[in-house]
Amino acid sequence: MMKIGIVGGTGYTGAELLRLLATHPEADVQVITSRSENGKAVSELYPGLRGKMDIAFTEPDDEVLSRCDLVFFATPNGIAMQSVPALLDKGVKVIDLAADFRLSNPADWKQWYGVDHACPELLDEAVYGLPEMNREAIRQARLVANPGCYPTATQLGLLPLVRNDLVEGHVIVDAKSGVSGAGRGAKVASLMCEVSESFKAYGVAGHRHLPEIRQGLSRMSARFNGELVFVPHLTPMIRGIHATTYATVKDRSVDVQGLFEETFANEPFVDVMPAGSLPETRSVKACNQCRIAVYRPQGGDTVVILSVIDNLVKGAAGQAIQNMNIMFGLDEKAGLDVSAMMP
Ligand SMILES: NC(=O)C1=CN([C@@H]2O[C@H](COP(=O)(O)OP(=O)(O)OC[C@H]3O[C@@H](n4cnc5c(N)ncnc54)[C@H](OP(=O)(O)O)[C@@H]3O)[C@@H](O)[C@H]2O)C=CC1
Ligand SMILES: CC(=O)N[C@@H](CCC(=O)OP(=O)(O)O)C(=O)O
Repeated sequence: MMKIGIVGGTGYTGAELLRLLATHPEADVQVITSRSENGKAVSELYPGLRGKMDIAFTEPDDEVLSRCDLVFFATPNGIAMQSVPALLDKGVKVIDLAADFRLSNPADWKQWYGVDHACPELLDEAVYGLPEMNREAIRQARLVANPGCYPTATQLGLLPLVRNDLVEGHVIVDAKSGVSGAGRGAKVASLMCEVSESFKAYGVAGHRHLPEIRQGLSRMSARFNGELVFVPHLTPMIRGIHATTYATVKDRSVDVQGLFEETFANEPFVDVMPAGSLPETRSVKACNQCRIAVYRPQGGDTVVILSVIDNLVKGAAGQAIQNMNIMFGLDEKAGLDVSAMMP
């Protein structure tokens, strides 16, 4: 069994890691940290895990964490980078669910996250944890930067077109997220009275996922140089992301449905739906799937891609476990072979 540590066990992504790891055949969660719930049994905070997770929250302590094989950071941005160099030195592998190691240019990190990076020397080594793009590098990695939720849905939707240099001009991403995307620590802005029966855009002038998506697209193809417009929206639902992406194709004769099906044919967690489908966020609720439908309305040169994920699963904890499985040579689906909840 692998010894697992989780820093940040009281947030939504930490809770989701616990839920999924509780039934993972190879993972033994030995350390779970929380400063606010230090000493409390996990099963007391999460009765759903009674009988399945028999440990208590402890204060974060790098010395204790260094006895693990793998540590997940499910903490706010800027926390993991304080501990990662010491953990790597002790031979511990790390998956960071936050953004600390996602952008390879430290100047981009400073611009979008507002502080200097604590260990810029590790940015080149960190592997961006989108398995559909980087599976072989993840296999060799000791440090994986788990992608953001919007970037996961967006990049998977664009991968077949960008990798094949089929996109011309700018790309528009119109994305909507459930409220859990803001984390459990979010205050007034995510209260039911503030979000229910309402719908709004945010981050229109520039959201921190913009440079992450742009970096990902340029890695799919060095020739991609189109302008990227990314507008996130907050929707009154708990989980889920729905990204609607518009791109212009250079060649109208391309069979986009066939191209998407072929690209993801062997991917366990990407489902290209039959032509004419309308993927719903509830079709991925609590599971690690990304479901995609692709259209070329009226046979024109605009391709419309609809991609849905659960922000807490394929957008965070599920993808992190998928990366863990790859890093440790396990069955990629271990602990993740669950279907969506209905309704
Ligand atoms: N929510 C989502 O859909 C997604 C989130 N992410 C990223 O995952 C990370 C976690 O998100 P989420 O679970 O929503 O966040 P939450 O705000 O819900 O939880 C944060 C967790 O981190 C702990 N924490 C906070 N500050 C520190 C600190 N200084 N040292 C150690 N632990 C700390 C908190 O516990 P305590 O204060 O008790 O120690 C808590 O358990 C974030 O970086 C987020 O951006 C990524 C993709 C999607
Ligand atoms: C609805 C909502 O607020 N979503 C979050 C993004 C989710 C997330 O946590 O992404 P990172 O891991 O990159 O921080 C936001 O827009 O800030």
